[in-house]
Amino acid sequence: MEHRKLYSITLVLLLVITFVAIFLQFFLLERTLVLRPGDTKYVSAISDQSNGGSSVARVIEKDGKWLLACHIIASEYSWPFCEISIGFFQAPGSQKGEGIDLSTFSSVHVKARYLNKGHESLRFQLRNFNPAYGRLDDPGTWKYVGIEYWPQRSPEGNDIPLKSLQVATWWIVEQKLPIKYAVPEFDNVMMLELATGNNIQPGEYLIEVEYIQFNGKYFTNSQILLFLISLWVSSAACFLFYSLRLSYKQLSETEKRAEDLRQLNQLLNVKTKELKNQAERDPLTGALNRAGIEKIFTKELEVLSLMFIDIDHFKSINDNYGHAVGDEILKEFSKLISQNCRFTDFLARWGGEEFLLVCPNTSLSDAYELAQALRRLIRDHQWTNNIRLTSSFGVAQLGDESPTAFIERADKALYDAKVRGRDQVVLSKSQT
Ligand SMILES: Nc1nc2c(ncn2[C@@H]2O[C@H](COP(=O)(O)OP(=O)(O)OP(=O)(O)O)[C@@H](O)[C@H]2O)c(=O)[nH]1
Repeated sequence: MEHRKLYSITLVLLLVITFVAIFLQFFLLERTLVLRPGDTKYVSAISDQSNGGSSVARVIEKDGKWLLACHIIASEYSWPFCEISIGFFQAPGSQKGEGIDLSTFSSVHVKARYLNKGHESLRFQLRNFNPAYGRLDDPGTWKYVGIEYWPQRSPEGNDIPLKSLQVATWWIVEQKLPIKYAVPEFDNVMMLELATGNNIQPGEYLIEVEYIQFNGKYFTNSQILLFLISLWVSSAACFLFYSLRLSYKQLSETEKRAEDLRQLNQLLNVKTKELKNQAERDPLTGALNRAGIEKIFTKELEVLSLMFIDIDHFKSINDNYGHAVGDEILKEFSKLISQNCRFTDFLARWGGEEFLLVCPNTSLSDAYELAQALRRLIRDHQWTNNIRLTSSFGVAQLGDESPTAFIERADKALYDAKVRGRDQVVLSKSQT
């Protein structure tokens, strides 16, 4: 898929997920936990007798409500109380110190009241167990997180925000806990307690509890935020990684294409050279052709000699041995001369069995010596089919003349060599 398209789709998807998550969190993912007679087990009545007091508490279910009958009796224990307790840790599967997680709830609605009194307070408290400082077998070490309130003021029940609950100071003092543990915790609530208030006076009390309802979300706002941040960050990381990989791939492809072009260019250069070479060379012998040799004369050379070389009676070789043998002789002839002159000399096939050897920086006498040497070499060479071969030379040195006139002069000398009986070197009179 195209990079930009993928980017756009990912962005749209992320935005959709973000909006959906926020919408669900604030409008739909509501969660409640209702504790009421009939549905809720492990309900019991507790009094200060467990702490050495004398008060008596008893709980019964009546008309779909809990009724806590409480007789507060003054005793040596300074803080007499009765309470209705709902245990979460007794539930099947919760035997290992596991209570319930109420941390995603934001408030609790408590519908409870005194039936026979009008001005007494109630204490709502949650008991959270944390193995970092508490002991499972000692409920006294389970954190007291609660609030005291006056139920009569709201006949329809009281909404208590969980953030208004506080850890009991006396409990922190008793446990001698580090400050970091002095904050409310609701992630492992072992018990819920609804108890008489701190200043309860001796007497008979009847407390009615209709229901206790926790309200909240399936997820906390922080969890949703963390989820969304993780989603965006991981998507950005994936996209970055993908982009880098793509760039690397494109770079490799570009480099490969550049390398291909370089090689193609090299090949073209070679081919161009080959073609240029072919244009300036005779295909049979490999010697320069006329176009190739003409370039030599464009260079500024002070001393330049040349010799016209012509195989004697070449026609008879063709006639006697055939054209193919004639070709072989021409190739061999060209090779023999090339191998026995200087590498700075230029050999050209002027036409037919006629060759031109251009010798830069060579005096007429040196050119003459060379011509004689080549003539003898040709005469003494072992040619194919034991053919006897001789050649004639016309040698000239460049004077104050045009290249055409210079070549014509050498040609004339060659003509003279032929006329004089062949197999010889004739010098052209110098042109000054
Ligand atoms: N095999 C072959 N023969 C060629 C080629 N080019 C020219 N010839 C032949 O070379 C011969 C040249 O003959 P002439 O010009 O009469 O000269 P010649 O026989 O060498 O006699 P002189 O030069 O007077 O000694 C002709 O028969 C051409 O056909 C070639 O490329 N291959």
